[in-house]
Amino acid sequence: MAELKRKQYNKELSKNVFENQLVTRENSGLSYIELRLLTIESGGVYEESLTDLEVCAVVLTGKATITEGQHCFNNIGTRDDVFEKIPTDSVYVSAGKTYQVTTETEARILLCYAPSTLDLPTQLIAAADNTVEKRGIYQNKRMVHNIMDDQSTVSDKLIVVEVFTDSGNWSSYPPHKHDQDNLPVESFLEETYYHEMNPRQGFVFQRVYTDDRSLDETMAVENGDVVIVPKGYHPVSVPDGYDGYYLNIMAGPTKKWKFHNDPDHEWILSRT
Ligand SMILES: O=C(O)C[C@@H](O)[C@H](O)C(=O)CO
Repeated sequence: MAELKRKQYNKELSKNVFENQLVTRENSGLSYIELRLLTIESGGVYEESLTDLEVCAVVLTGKATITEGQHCFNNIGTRDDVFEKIPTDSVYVSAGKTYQVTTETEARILLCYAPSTLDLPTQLIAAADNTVEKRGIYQNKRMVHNIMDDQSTVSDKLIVVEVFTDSGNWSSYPPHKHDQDNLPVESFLEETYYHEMNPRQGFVFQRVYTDDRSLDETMAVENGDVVIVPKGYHPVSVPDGYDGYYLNIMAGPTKKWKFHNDPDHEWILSRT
């Protein structure tokens, strides 16, 4: 199995356009998800012709202009740091189209991809369209920004959410999985985590494991790391003194998030 944890790097793709992460079907063994993290400095232009992938371009920080055909979303993006904990703007472009991203100041863009054959409208997913959820009690509290949840009609296969986990809390917890294509009981969705920490030097732990423990990896995850979850349970714990952020991409044969909690730990949910 390919390495589940990926460190960020800085590779210049073209003038003022830098790639910091790249997960492809070829380099990950995944079938339904790809991602690319870009830092685009002032004046940089990133252009991509999509073949069999749909994309959701999330303006993580800074401001960017995203253009596809007649559509131009000018100077979008809402925050200088993800830890401002406010939703941001994103743009959806379906497979087969060509789009450009340009910036006037530095911006970081996470490109979230899934294979698709549908021709769907290019759309802005404005920050104000994100639904914000507070989940959990005790040390299991987290806040979720749904950019595109499984009810979204914008995408074909893509689900994209941001999760903020405050210092000393756990998220994606109690551990759950979604690796069986067996609806309505459970859905099969691959998942990726793009992580950041505040302050930057922090780390969180993420475990990815299956019932039979044929997969059981516990990773110390640092700022900018990506964790790939091809299957299994995937809880995250955030140490005291640091806040955690991650962006999840999920995709599979059916756009439905129907998860199954680890029965050993499900009791966590019945506390009052
Ligand atoms: O802790 C949460 O509620 C977020 C997770 O559910 C995360 O989005 C995930 O693991 C999805 O499968």
